[in-house]
Amino acid sequence: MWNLVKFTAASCRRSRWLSTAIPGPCIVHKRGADILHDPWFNKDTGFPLTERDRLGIRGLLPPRVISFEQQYARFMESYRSLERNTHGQPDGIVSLAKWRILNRLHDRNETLYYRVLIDNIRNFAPIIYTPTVGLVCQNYSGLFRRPRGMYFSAKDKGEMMSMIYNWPGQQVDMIVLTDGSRILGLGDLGVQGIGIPIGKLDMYVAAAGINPQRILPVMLDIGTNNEKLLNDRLYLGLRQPRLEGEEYLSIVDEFMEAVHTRWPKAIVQFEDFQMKWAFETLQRYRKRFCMFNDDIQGTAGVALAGLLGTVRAQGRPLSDFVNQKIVVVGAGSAGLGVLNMAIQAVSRMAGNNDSTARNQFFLIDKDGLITKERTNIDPAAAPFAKDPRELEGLSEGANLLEVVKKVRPHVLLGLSGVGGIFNEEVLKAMRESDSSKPAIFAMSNPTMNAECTAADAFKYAGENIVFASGSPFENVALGNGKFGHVNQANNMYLFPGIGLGSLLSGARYITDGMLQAAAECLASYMTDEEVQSGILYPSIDSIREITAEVGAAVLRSAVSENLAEGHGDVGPRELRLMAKEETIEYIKRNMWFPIYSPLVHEK
Ligand SMILES: NC(=O)C1=CN([C@@H]2O[C@H](COP(=O)(O)OP(=O)(O)OC[C@H]3O[C@@H](n4cnc5c(N)ncnc54)[C@H](O)[C@@H]3O)[C@@H](O)[C@H]2O)C=CC1
Ligand SMILES: CC(=O)C(=O)O
Ligand SMILES: [Mg+2]
Repeated sequence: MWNLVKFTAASCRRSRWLSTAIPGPCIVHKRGADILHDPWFNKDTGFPLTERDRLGIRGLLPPRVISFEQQYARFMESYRSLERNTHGQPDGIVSLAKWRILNRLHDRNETLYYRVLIDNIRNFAPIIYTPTVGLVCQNYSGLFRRPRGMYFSAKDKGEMMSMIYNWPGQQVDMIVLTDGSRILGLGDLGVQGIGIPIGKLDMYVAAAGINPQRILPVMLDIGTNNEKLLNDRLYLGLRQPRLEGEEYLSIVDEFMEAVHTRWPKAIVQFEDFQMKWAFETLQRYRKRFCMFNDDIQGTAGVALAGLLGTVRAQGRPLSDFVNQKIVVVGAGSAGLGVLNMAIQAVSRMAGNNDSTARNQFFLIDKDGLITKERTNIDPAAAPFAKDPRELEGLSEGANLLEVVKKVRPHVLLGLSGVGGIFNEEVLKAMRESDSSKPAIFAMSNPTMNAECTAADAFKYAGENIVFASGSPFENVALGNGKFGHVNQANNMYLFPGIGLGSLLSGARYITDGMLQAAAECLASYMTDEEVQSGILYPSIDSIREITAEVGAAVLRSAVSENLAEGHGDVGPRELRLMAKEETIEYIKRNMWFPIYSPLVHEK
């Protein structure tokens, strides 16, 4: 857990006010109730008397001053009491109630909100991130109280350059952008998908220490093809079908130009775009702006780290990765991203070309095994299609069970969005795997879309497996006091570090080399003992630690590729001269940490 022991008050204060200090007797330019209504400055009952006097809020609060620690304890007590009072109610109701109490705090007092989030990340990540964020998006129109982030719609064409200046923050470092077309495994949720950029950016603050004043969640509302939403009177987005083709791209182009005109160094993370636009926009912008696609690139790195971990878990050298047979279920943006990166890793290790490296991978989509005989094959999936002449006993469209039985894979990895598709028969077939420790990755989100539950995986595939899921599950009791470890294979282990490392290096754009460095850093983070007991990823409690390391790896890679232009007072030359440990220290020093800071200068 990260607490004050790791951040001195002085360093916290520095980072807290870096962008906001205004010279003069008061640090903040607002006065009176405006301060109480600004969640960034608000301290609720925590304002000391001098600040109440000098900021014109004396009398606007009850007289007693409550310390930050007391406020923290009071919030946690309310949270626990909510847990007690909702005990036994349906999961969805409990989760939404928890989300509401956190969201109310977020709306009111950001310092306290981010502090409870950071200190309790294990308990709160499942509320502000997957799985509950999915439910929040599904119910967004009903839950909507106050706007957060920015909304650019197809109706705003021609206006975006001026709209971007409506954002009140002076500086924006990190943007998460979605068009709502593929929200987790829940499909097209239109404007309601804004919950995802908000949740991802909360993870940026918690894990990477990005200053919350410098984040911007963005929804590009280009319509929706979700009939239910189109017919819903209370739907808050454009009630029109999605724009396509050049019309669509011209909206995204306009947004990207507007953002980078106002904040040339802002990093844009594309999130939860349907596959065709995910690939197209990545191709279109990756050499022009500092951007990446989290579902394609972040997920790939996390999956690759997990795949390398499974090799180590079998007690085999990493070089044995080239011999592992891997079945990927789901040929969308995430599945194809994983395949691309894993195949590049095999090529590098084996010193052969990509086409030889592809031999050990099998790709399945909704129509079964993808082979070269597939008509209307998606061009993005085509390079991974199997040659039927090289398949014994399997043909085009073979179903998942047939493939698992025939291939006896070392790893079964799901990114299909289809809950329960790794059913009892499929999991039992994994008992015949050629691996001494087969791995099952049910990576789809949210929980109900996971390809299988953790309990089913250990029950049917055997206790000897390595298991990972995209959304969290409890460890599984196996009897005799033993537990099956549940890993969370989620891109949250990488995207914060990719964003932070890119930001602090001042990288011109984000290269494959930087992403590979991030994945390698995560892959080598765990010890052999941990990996051999089935623990492939660090505990979420240490997500700031791992993010600092990943960020440093990304930064150093940007430096080595001559892409680092520096950040703030730290120029490219200083970055180049930093040793590895110094880079990690530099990253940590720049992480924002929530603590109340004085709003007036001492007289
Ligand atoms: N754990 C993590 O970090 C991440 C998880 N995901 C999850 O992965 C899932 C897929 O995401 P995308 O690839 O972007 O979606 P997508 O919509 O681009 O792709 C889905 C793929 O699954 C295939 N599919 C559908 N039904 C199937 C079936 N019955 N059997 C086999 N394949 C089937 C489709 O043909 C398609 O190829 C989502 O649930 C998402 O939440 C995505 C990114 C990161
Ligand atoms: C985790 C994530 O990015 C997804 O499920 O789409
Ligand atoms: Mg995503």
